[in-house]
This record gives sequence, structure tokens and C-alpha cells, in this order.
Amino acid sequence: MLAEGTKDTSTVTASGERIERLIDGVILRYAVLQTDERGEITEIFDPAWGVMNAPLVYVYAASVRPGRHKGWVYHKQQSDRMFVLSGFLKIVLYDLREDSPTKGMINEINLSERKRGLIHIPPHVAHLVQNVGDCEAYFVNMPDRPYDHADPDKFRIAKDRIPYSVAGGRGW
Ligand SMILES: Cc1cn([C@H]2C[C@H](O)[C@@H](COP(=O)(O)OP(=O)(O)O[C@H]3O[C@@H](C)C(=O)[C@@H](O)[C@H]3O)O2)c(=O)[nH]c1=O
Repeated sequence: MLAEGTKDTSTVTASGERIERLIDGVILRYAVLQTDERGEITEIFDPAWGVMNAPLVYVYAASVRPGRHKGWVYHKQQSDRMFVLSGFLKIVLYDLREDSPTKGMINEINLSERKRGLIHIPPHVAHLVQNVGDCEAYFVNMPDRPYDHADPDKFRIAKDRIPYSVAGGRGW
């Protein structure tokens, strides 16, 4: 008899909620799409949602080209608040915090133009954004602090320092 293989574990509830535990402080809110014969509307951020409601102080767009990824990076003071607009991105998170209840935990979050979402990434949570599609992917980032051009709060970690295998692609 062929080997039995590995049995799948439960990943979603019957109502479609993802079951995976998120790193402490990471928040994920899937977007709602309004569509009609003219086009679409997707709300990116609303303080009234009561999640990730640090004031909007700075917003920028970033892209990742096909076959590439950005990361690993982390911030010491800044929280990121990313919204995937177009393309297909896998956002991988790794908890660097020694005192965190989820120290060393890894999350893989796939967001795309068909499953948009807003993700809050606290300081000292390393992140890598990989393009898993075949077109350039764009996301908006609304961090809780403006980018300091003179002294960026950005630290890059070599891939071999984090226990996660990034399939293919060239990073940073
Ligand atoms: C973030 C940022 C960068 N820059 C400049 C700095 C640099 O010359 C060029 C590229 O910057 P970076 O290499 O930091 O950008 P990049 O590696 O594309 O970083 C992005 O990747 C993902 C994974 C993140 O975590 C985000 O923080 C976002 O910064 O753009 C700005 O002018 N304003 C900004 O707000």
C-alpha cells in the first residue's frame, strides 16, 4: 500500500473564517468589494471599523515585480498597515520578539486583487512580501509614523537568519 501521506488539518470554518492563529498584535481585516456594471469600490481604511485606528499620518504605494520579493524587513518603532490593491502577494510574518507569546511564530497571509485585505504588522515582526502572481503587484502602506528619509526605521534580515524557506525569487 502507498504511504498514507499527511492528513490535512482544519484551516477554515464552515462559514469561511480562517482558523490560523495570528502573531500577537497582527490584525487582518478582509476587504468588502462593492461592484456594479460601472466598476468597483473597495474601502481601504476607516477608523469607524475600530481596528488599526492609529491616525493616518503617511501613505505610500509600493510594488513587487513578478518573481521578486521584498524582505525580510522589520521596524523598531513603526507599525505597518498594508492594503493589497492588485496582483497576488504572499505576506510572510515572523515574530522576532523575545517576550512575545507568539515568539518565533510564522504566519503566511495571501492577499490579492480577488481577496483584498488590510493587515497590521507591529514593530519587531519581520515581514517579507512575495509576488506569487505573474504581474506586478501593488500594495498601499499606511504606517503609524511617517518615513524618516534621514534616518529610516528599517532593518533588513538575511533570509538564512529566519526559519522559513522562500521559494524562488530574489529578495530585498
Ligand atoms: C518606504 C519609503 C522608501 N522610500 C525610498 C527609499 C529607497 O530609496 C526606495 C526604496 O525604499 P525601500 O527599499 O525601503 O522600499 P521597499 O523595500 O520597497 O520597502 C517596502 O517593502 C515592504 C516589504 C515593506 O516592509 C515596506 O516598509 C516598504 O517599505 O524608496 C521613500 O522615498 N519613501 C518611503 O516611504
